[in-house]
Amino acid sequence: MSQKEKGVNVQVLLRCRPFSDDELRSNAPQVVTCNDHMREVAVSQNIAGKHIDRVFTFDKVFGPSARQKDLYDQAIIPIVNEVLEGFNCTIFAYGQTGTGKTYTMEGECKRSKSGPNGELPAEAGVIPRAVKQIFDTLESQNAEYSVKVTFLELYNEEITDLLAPEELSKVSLEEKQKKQLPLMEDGKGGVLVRGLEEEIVTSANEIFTLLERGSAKRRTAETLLNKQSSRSHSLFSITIHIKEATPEGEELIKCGKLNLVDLAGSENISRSGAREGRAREAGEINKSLLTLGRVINALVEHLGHVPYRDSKLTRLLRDSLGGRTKTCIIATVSPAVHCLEETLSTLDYAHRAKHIKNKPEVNQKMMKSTLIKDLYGEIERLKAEVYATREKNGVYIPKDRYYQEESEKKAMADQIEQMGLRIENHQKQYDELNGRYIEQVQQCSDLSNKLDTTQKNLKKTSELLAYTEDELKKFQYTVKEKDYIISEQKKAENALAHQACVLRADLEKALQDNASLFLKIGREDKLSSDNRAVVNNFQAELAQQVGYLCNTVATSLSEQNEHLQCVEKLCHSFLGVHDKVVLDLRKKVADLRNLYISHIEAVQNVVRLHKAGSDDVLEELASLISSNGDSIQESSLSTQQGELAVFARDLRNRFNVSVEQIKDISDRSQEFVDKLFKESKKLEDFASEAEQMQMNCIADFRKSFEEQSRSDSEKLIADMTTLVSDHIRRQMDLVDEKLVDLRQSSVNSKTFLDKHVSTVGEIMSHAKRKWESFCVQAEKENKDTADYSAAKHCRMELLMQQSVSTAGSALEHVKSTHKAVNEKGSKHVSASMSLISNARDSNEQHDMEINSARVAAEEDVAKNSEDLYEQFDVMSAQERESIAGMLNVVNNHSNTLKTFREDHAGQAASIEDKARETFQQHYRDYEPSGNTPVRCEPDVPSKGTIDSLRSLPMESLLEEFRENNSSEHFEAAKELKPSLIPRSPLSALN
Ligand SMILES: Nc1ncnc2c1ncn2[C@@H]1O[C@H](COP(=O)(O)OP(=O)(O)OP(=O)(O)O)[C@@H](O)[C@H]1O
Repeated sequence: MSQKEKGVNVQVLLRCRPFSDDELRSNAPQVVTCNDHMREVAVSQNIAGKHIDRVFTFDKVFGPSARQKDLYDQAIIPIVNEVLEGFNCTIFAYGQTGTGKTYTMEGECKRSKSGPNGELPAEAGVIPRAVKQIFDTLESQNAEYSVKVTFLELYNEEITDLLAPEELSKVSLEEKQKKQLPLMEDGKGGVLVRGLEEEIVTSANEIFTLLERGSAKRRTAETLLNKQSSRSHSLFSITIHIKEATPEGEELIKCGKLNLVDLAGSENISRSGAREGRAREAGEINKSLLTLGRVINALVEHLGHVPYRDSKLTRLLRDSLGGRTKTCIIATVSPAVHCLEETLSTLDYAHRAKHIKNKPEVNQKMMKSTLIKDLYGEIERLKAEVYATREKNGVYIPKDRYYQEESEKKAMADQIEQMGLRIENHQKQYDELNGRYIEQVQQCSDLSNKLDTTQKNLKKTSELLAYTEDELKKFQYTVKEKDYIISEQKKAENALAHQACVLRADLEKALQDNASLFLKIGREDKLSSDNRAVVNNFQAELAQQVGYLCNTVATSLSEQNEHLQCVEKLCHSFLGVHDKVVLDLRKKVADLRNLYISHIEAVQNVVRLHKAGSDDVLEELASLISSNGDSIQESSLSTQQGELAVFARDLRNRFNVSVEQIKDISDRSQEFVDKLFKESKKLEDFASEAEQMQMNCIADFRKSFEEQSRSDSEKLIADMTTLVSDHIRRQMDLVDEKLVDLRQSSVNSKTFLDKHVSTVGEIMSHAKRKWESFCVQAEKENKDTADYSAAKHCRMELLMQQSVSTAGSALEHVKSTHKAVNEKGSKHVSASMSLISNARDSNEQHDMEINSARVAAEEDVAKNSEDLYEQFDVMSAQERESIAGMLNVVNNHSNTLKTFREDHAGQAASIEDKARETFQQHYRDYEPSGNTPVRCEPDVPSKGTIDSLRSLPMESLLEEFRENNSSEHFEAAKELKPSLIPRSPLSALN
C-alpha cells in the first residue's frame, strides 16, 4: 500500500509559553521542560508524595524561548507552500486559556501591519506571517490570482460572521452580534456557512485590517485566569485561486485553502471560574471541544462511527480530521505548576491526536471556463434569491419554525447517518451469519452422509448380531435340552459373547475407519479442488498460449507479406535488368544496321567510282581510237574497232553484272538486317510477354497465397492442431507448385531465348555463308574479268604489234591504256578484297558482339533466376521455421496437456487405490480372524482358553461332535474356529 493510501499523520507541535509576570511574581515552580532538539516535553512534579514524571514526544517542540519567527519558519512555511500548491491545510491552536493560542495564531495583531520595508513586527503570529508569505510568493511568481478571506466565530454552537459589515439599523448591538449563520451541507460532502461574507483582498495590508476588525468583534469574557481570554472558537480562512496556463495554452485555475483555527480554552469550567450564565457557555464550549475529543478518539481507535455531526466545530472541520486536508495542531501549555493538571490533559490530548491519519489530496485544477460557468450559476442563484426577497414571492416561514425545522432536519440527518451505520452493521452481521449458515449446512450434509454410512454399518452389524443372537438362542435351547454338554455350552456361550465382543470392537473400529474415511474424502475433495484450480490455471495458460499462437500466426502472415513484397521487388529488379539487356541488344542491332548501311554505301560508292573510272577509260580509249583512226588501215581498224566495241560491250556487261550482284548482296544484307530486326522485335515482344506473364503469375500467386493464408489462419485459430498440419502441407504444396511453375516458366523462357539465339546464330551463319559465297563468286568473277582483260590485252598487244608500224604513237597510247586498265583492274580487285575483308571483319565483330550480348543476357537471366530461387528458398525456409515454431508451441501444449492428464490420472489412481484399500481394510476388519484384537468383558473366557480352544484340531472336534450326534455342538465348535470359516460361516455350515 502506498503512503498516500495509508494516509498521513496529523502533525502535532507543542509550544510552551514563558512565565507570565504574575507567575514570576508568585515565584511559581516550573514543571514543564522542553527539549526542542529531541522534540520531547518532560513533565515532573511531586504532588502529595506522588511523583509525576512523564515524557511526551511530538513532531516539533518549541520551548519558552522560541520566537514567533522560529515557530513560523520551522513549522508553518512548508504548510503555506502546500496551500500554494493547491492543497487544503488547517492549523489548530489547542490549549488551556492563557497558554498563548491567540498569541501564536494572531500575535500582536494591531501592530502587525507591515512597516515601510514590508517587515512584520517580531510579535506577529501565524496568520499575518502566512498572509505575508502568500502575497509575497504570488507577487514574486507574477501570477494572476485572487485571494478571498472569511472570518467566523463559533460561540455556544452559534456561528457569527466577524467580517459582516456593521448594519446601521435599529437593532441593538447584542442582537447584531447574535445574528447567526446557518450551517448547511453543500451537496458535495462538505458544509458551508450560508451568508458568510467572503472578502476579496488584493494585498496583505487589507487582510490585516480585516483581521483587526474581526478580532475586535470577537466575544470575550473575563475569567479568573485570563482577563482577555477568548471563550469562543474562531476560524480564519484564506482561499487562493491561481491562474495557470497549460503547455496547450489552456487556462486552469489552481485552488488552495488555509484554515487557521483558534480554539477556545480547554480548561475545566470550575477552574476557569465560570458561573451561572457562563455555565451554559462553558458547557457549549465544552460540547464542541468534547465532540472534538470524541472525534479524535474515534479516528485514532478506527471506530465505525465518527461523531462529526455532534457539534458545529467538528462539522466545520470534518475534512481536516481524517479527511483530505493536511492538518497541523499547535498545542500550547504553560510551564507553571498551577496549570499542571491541564498541561497533562493537553499533552495527552495532543499526543492522541498524533495518531489521526488524513489522506491529503491536491484540489483538482479547474478549467477557467468551468469556474466562470459555476460563478455564473452562483450569480443566477443569488439573483433569484434577491429577486425573491425583493418581490417577496419566495417561501417565508417564521424564524422559530425555521430553526425548529433546521434542528429537525439535523436530527433527521443524524438519524439517517446512524441508520446507515446500523444497516452497514446489519449487513456485516447478515454476511457473517450467512457464512456460518452455509458452513452449518455443509457440516449437516457431511454429518447426514456420515449418519447414513453409520446406519448402514449399524444395520449390517445388527443383522449380524440378530443372527448371532438367534444362534445363541438355538445354542441355549440346545444347552437346556442337553445337560451333558453344559460345560461345552458355557464355553460356546463365552465364545459367542467373545464373538459379540469382537464384533463390537470391530464396529467401533469400523466407526473409526469411517471417520478416517471421511477425513480422506475431505482430503480427496481438497485435492479435487486443487486439481480444479490446476485445470483452471492450465486453461488460463492455454488461453494465453492460444493468444500467443494467434500473435505468431499474425506475425507469420505479416512476414509472408513482407516476403511476397521482397519477391515482387526482386521480380521488378529482374525485369529492369531484362529491359536493360533488351535495350542494349536493340541498340547494338541498330548500330550493326547502321554499320551495314554504311558498308553498303561504301560498296556502292566504290562501284560508282569504279564505273566512273571505267567510263573515263573507255572514253579515253574511244578518243584514242578516233584520234588514231586516220593512221590505222581501214580494214584492221574497223576490225579492231569491232573487237574493241565487243570488248567494251563485254566489259560493260560484266560491270553491269557485277553491279547487279553487288545490288543483290546489298538487298540480301538489307533483308538480313530486316530479319534481324524482326527477330529482335520478336525477342522484345517475348520478353515483355514473359514479363507480363511473370507479373500476372506473381500477382495471382500472391493473391491466392494471401487468401489461402488468411483462410488458413482463421481455420487455424478454430482448430489448431489439425489445421496447422493441413496449412503447412497446403502452403508447402502451393509454394512447391508455384516454384515449379516459376521454374518451368523460367526454363521455357530460357529455352525460348536459347532457341531464338540459336535462330539468330543460324541466320547469322547463313548470312555469313552467303556472304562468303558471294565474296568467293565476286572474287572469281573479278578474277575472270581480270583473266578476260589479260587475254584481251594480249590480243590487243598482238593487234598493236601488227599495227606498230603504222601506229607507233597509238601503241604508246594503247600501252598506257593497258597499263591504266591494269591499274584500275588491280585497284578494283584490291578494293573488292578490302571490301570483302571489311565485311568479313565487321561480320565477325557483329557475331562476337551478338554472342557477347547473348552470353550477358543469358548470364543475367541465369543470375536473376538464381537470385529468385535463392529468395524463394530463404522464404520457404523462414516459412518452414515459423511453421515449425508454431508446431513447437502446439507440441508444447499437447505435451503439457498430456503431462497434466498423466499427473491427474496418476493422482486419481492413487486416490482411488487409497480409497479402495481403505474400504477393503474396513471390510476385512469385519471378517473375524485370529489376529483381530480382542477386548474381553469380565465374564468372557480368557485369551488363553480361547487360544487353547482355537488350537484344537478341527478334525478331532468334528469327530467328537459326530460321535455325540450333536449338530449344535458341531456348530459351536465351528464357531470356535473362526479363522477357518468363510465370510458367512454359519450359513456355510448349514
Ligand atoms: N510564547 C509566548 N511568549 C510571550 N508571551 C506569550 C507567549 N504565549 C502567550 N503569551 C502571553 O500570554 C498571554 C495570554 O496569551 P493568549 O491570550 O494568547 O492566550 P490564549 O490561550 O489565547 O487564551 P484564551 O484561550 O483565553 O484565548 C498574552 O498576554 C500573551 O502575550
